[in-house]
Amino acid sequence: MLKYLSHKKYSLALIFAFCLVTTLITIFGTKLNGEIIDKYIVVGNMSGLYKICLMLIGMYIISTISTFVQNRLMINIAQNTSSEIRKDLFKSMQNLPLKYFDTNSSGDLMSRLTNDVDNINMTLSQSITQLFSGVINIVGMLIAMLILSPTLTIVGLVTTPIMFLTTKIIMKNTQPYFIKQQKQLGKLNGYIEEMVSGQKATILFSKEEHVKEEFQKINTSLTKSAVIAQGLSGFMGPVMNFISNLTYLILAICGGYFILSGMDITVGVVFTIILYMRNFNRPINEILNISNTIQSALAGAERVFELMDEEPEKDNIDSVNLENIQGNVSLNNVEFSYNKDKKILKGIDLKASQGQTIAIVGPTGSGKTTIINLLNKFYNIDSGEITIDSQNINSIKMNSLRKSIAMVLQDTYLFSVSVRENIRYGHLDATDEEIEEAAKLAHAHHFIKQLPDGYDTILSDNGSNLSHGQRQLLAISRAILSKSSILILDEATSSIDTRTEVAIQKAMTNLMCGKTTFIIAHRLSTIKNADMILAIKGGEVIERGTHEELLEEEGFYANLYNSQFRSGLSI
Ligand SMILES: Nc1ncnc2c1ncn2[C@@H]1O[C@H](COP(=O)(O)OP(=O)(O)OP(=O)(O)O)[C@@H](O)[C@H]1O
Repeated sequence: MLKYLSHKKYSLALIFAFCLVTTLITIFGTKLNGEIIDKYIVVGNMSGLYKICLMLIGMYIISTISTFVQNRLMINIAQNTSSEIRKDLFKSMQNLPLKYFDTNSSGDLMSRLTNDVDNINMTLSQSITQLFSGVINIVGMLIAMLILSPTLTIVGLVTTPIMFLTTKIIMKNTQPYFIKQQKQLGKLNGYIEEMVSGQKATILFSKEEHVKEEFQKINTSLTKSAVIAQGLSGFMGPVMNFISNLTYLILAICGGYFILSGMDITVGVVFTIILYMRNFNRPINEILNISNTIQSALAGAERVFELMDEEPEKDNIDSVNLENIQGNVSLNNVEFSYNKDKKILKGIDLKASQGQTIAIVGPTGSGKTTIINLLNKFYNIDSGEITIDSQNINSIKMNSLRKSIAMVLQDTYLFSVSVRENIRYGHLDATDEEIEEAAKLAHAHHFIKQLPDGYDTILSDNGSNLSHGQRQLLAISRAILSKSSILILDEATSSIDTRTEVAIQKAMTNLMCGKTTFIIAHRLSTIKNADMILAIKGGEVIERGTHEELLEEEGFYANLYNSQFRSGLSI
């Protein structure tokens, strides 16, 4: 936080200077208030009284302007700082390895970016000026009181340690609840995010009541910790007020006693000391009060910086950019596990030469998608080696590696921008002509033209205003545009009507032309022509060969093929 604030050191110095002006005016103004009694009201000097009142009005106007400027500067600092934190946080999020998203809910991440940063912002804008002016006021008032009457000052300070002690006790008890409150808020956001994206499933399985109950559980838990945290901290204000009022009473009683017992103290001095004491206690109360806000912000800041400190996905120092990739891919004895306790891939060997088509088949959960994830270096392998054009992928820059691989997944992600911009995701520098050319090759041009605004039609969230097949054709257009030399097709032709499937098949043929292609398909008809088929089971290659070779083997693949043939599935 200090690093962020250090960028604003000149503005902070200016705020400090304005705080000083306001405080000096308060000290001097308070002194004048006391003098009004002793030198003007008691003596009956009315013309002097008018003059001094005018002077006070002038001072109060300057003080108001100075406070306004302080606040204005502080708002700028707070807004800019939180904007910088948001920027850095978003940047860190973009560089996080995929593994992080596997284990953290997206709602919680969003909560860190919004609620937690907002909390920091609010605290900065409210607390820093208060802290500055508070400290200056406390020191200033103390000096002014000591000069005016050391005896009364000591009397007034008797209650100060009680204030600190009470605050310490309250703070110690509230802090855990503030941390819990921020955590629960993140959890609630995570749940909302998950339920909004899974709304269809909720309705389909009539789980609305269950979802409401679950939500209410987290909501109640959040409310509980918030009520305790804020309830305890709300206790602080009245307690502090009580102690302050007690102080004024003690001062009035002792002051009166000192005057009556003939000490060199006037009514004006007692009055001024009480005013000074108010201005001394007020900032102490404020600082102690904002310590709650600061606590809540610190709890948020901890979550923000925890995310920022996450190890980003980094290129190795010696990694290079791959130019003109041919697309020769090989996996040598690759072992991999997502979690240490469960090996997912066991000694996978695979060789794909430029332009070849490799099909991967296997039962669900056998590790097909995992192999694809490793080619993209979404995860690091435990042992073995993956090479592209004989270069270990660990020594290829991530950007360069991923640019050379295009993917058409069953679940295509589309952004809520125009169709054109969605296709452009494949190659950001592509011209409009190149985009249309790619869409034509992908057999998507025809349906795009029929959309209300053609290529400029804005898609709703994740392309929900398009059919599944249309979304896939857009994904193929993207992949064609990317001009990558390696292609990954993940079950790309399932759950689509026959006409769309024919269009998609044609688009795929165009897409695959000259590229090294990896296909994961459950429908074996799509891979009959593959140069090599790998059958995977339990993370191991159990069979490999062409369609004909594997049928002859009469093993796992032949069984799978024949069972699909018998059930009439897409053969
Ligand atoms: N992010 C992850 N974290 C931990 N385990 C995972 C993760 N992704 C997949 N797994 C596990 O790895 C194994 C292989 O999963 P994978 O997705 O590669 O299977 P698949 O062969 O592609 O299955 P399907 O045909 O159903 O898509 C499964 O047991 C799965 O539970």
